[in-house]
Amino acid sequence: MYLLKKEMMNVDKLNHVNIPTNSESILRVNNLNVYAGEHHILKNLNVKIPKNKVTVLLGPSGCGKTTLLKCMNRLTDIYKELSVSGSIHIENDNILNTTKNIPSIRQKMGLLGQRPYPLPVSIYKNVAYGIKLKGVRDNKLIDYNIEKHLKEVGLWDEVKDRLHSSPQSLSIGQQQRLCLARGLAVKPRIILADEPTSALDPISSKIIENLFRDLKKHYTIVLVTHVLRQAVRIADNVVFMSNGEIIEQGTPDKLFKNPQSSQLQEYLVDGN
Ligand SMILES: Nc1ncnc2c1ncn2[C@@H]1O[C@H](COP(=O)(O)OP(=O)(O)OP(=O)(O)O)[C@@H](O)[C@H]1O
Repeated sequence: MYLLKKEMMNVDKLNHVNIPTNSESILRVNNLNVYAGEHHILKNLNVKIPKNKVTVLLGPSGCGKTTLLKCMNRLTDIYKELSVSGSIHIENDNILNTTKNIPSIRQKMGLLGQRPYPLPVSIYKNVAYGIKLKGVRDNKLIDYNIEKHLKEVGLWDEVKDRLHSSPQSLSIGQQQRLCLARGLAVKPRIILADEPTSALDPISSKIIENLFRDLKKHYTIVLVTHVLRQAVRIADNVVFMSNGEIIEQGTPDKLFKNPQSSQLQEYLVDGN
């Protein structure tokens, strides 16, 4: 028995979606290699991210989860010491192809970090920023979309009477949902979330998890987490990495109930 009994019951109870082998993938990573000098950080990764599902990247600290996420929206560009090769296709575009327009690639991916970074302007202007990035100028349309995206993240009722206040007046969990609303306003196809609940209390974390369950109807979610229980609760697809390699990938049922590799077996017992 690799997972705690309670967590195993969750895997059964949640009746995770079984991803058919021909399930449509929105993002395809092929032969991805990342080096920092001599250090081979990502070793020939091949991954398919299924559309409208939550894919969880799991693995011990330093195994390369964040680097993989950074490759997906070309944030690796800002680290001159990193060299990246291979391909990452979103639909038919290879996002590693340097002739592509980087801002438009990034707009397809909403990024949610470990801590919320609201802009130093009002709650209203934070979401308006995302909407204006899409070229919307009409004030009524901006108002409409602000309400829509704040409702999408379950924040509207909590902030509708203080839209022009600073986001600093919000709790960290609320700020994280505000940042998510700002990201959704850019109309991404994929949400890349790097341990988005690590700075949140358990209740705020559950709110984000529940949101992801709803949002996957319209978006594809790639989530890095260290919390095994969180992976059990929300993953439809799990990619387990160790030392820069993908060791196993598949449904939570397959990986958590019947891990094949010694690395995953150990990880499920130790949780790190
Ligand atoms: N810009 C960089 N320059 C040099 N080494 C880097 C760089 N970025 C990442 N690394 C190294 O690559 C490895 C993978 O790092 P990464 O942050 O992707 O791991 P991770 O699995 O996300 O870890 P954690 O779970 O602790 O956040 C680490 O050894 C890290 O030190």
